[in-house]
Amino acid sequence: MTTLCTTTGLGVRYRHAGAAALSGVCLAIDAGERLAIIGGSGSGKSTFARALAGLLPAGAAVDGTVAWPALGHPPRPGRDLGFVFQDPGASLNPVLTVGEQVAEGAQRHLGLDWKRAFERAESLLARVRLPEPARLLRAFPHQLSGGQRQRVAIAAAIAAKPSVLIADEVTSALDQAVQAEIVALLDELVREEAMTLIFITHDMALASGLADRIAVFDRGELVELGPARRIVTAPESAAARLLLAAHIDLGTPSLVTGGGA
Ligand SMILES: Nc1ncnc2c1ncn2[C@@H]1O[C@H](COP(=O)(O)OP(=O)(O)OP(=O)(O)O)[C@@H](O)[C@H]1O
Repeated sequence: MTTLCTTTGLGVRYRHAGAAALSGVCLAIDAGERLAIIGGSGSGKSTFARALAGLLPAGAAVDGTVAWPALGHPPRPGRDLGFVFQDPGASLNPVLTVGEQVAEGAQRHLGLDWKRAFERAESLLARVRLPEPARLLRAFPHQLSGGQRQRVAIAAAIAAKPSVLIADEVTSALDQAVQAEIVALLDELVREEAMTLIFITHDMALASGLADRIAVFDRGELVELGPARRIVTAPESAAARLLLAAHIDLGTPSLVTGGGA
């Protein structure tokens, strides 16, 4: 198994913040794996993802190291690494058409001319299972539902064929049926495009259905790491037990359905 990314003693402190948002995180991510980053609100999940991607805000102080041995250089956002956020309304530009936003990554990073980039955008919209992709190229984000906008954001994130996809709470703003569709889409895309998936969530059910391994964060620290099935059936940390109990309280369906482990 090739190591894609390694963090050693990774810590982050935001400017003007009291406590560190992240401290001492040592984690190796394998190329091609699906890793869920799970934890309660404020546990440092997004900070970890942003630190991996080199997308921390200016003024954040970083300790430790992030290395990408398989790439040999820091990942170029949009090219080596695609990022999808919780709120597609925020990640999509309201005044650009869907086609322009999806084509942009292909044009910029793959060196396609605009005609070819739009052809690629159309095929990507079909790829993320949006109906009538040719018509959709000319639509604006506000003309789409939340689930459709998230599909567009995923298409834009993978437009330049990145080898890593970071999905940060991508289903949190969607209702449960749409959540399941988006998870199924990510599952299919990472399998077929052989991408590494880093899936951030506070939902143990979503994590266990999709991931090979789960990393549990609590108050800025990595408190547990292991195969998804083991974490769900025999959690060792109090944080994992709490997240599991939250799931059981909600009475939602079976936790271990997919995942590789
Ligand atoms: N730009 C920022 N400036 C200052 N503090 C921040 C900033 N972003 C995050 N924090 C703080 O860092 C800590 C970790 O936040 P982070 O967003 O990484 O957690 P999270 O686990 O992703 O939470 P959530 O699930 O609520 O999104 C929190 O205490 C948060 O308030």
